[in-house]
Amino acid sequence: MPLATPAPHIIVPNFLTTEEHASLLRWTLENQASFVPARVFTGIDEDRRRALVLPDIGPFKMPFAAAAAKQYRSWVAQMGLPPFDLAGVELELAAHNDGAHFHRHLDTQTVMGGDGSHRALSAVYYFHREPKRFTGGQLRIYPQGSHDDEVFATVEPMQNTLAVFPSWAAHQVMRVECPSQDFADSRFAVNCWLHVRTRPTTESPKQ
Ligand SMILES: O=C(O)CCC(=O)C(=O)O
Ligand SMILES: [Fe+2]
Repeated sequence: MPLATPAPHIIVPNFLTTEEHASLLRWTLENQASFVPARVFTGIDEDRRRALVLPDIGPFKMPFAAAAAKQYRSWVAQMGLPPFDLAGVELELAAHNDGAHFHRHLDTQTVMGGDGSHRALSAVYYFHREPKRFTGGQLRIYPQGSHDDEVFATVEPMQNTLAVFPSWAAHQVMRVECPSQDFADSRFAVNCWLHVRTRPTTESPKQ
């Protein structure tokens, strides 16, 4: 039997301009007080996921949603995945500080849209303050349908890069070490989930 290979994924370097990146970092640090503990489908469970999140990314919503809408067809093609029509973009800002991690999961499992759409692509934008004061926090992407932990691709959370993969791919965030425990030294990420429509937007006329 051929060895399983990790699910398709791509890395987009220099995703934001220097100015956009700097203003996102500044805005993130100014909004520290609004971050809340991350939840999984069962609620807060630090064995599965430990991170702080900010569900409303304020002034950055539009730039991220617009860039994703503009570029996603090319990402899909590069990964060799079937094309789809974008129904919307879900966004979240996450901060991983000392001890933070996210257990192996699928993004389709975490939330199914109640609006007739569901997550098709996951795109994670990494950023942090310089000098970098955390280690770890790699993203591991596993092969489709595999349950072992032996075969995976490793994505380093590199400054100003975007990692893109299908939301059905099993993945995991390795534990972060951040000795200062200072929020500003966290591994920051904007999670973008691109939704595909699963039912028509208009209801069929009632009989
Ligand atoms: O931060 C990452 O690398 C991935 C985060 C993730 O998997 C998620 O929030 O669903
Ligand atoms: Fe995820």
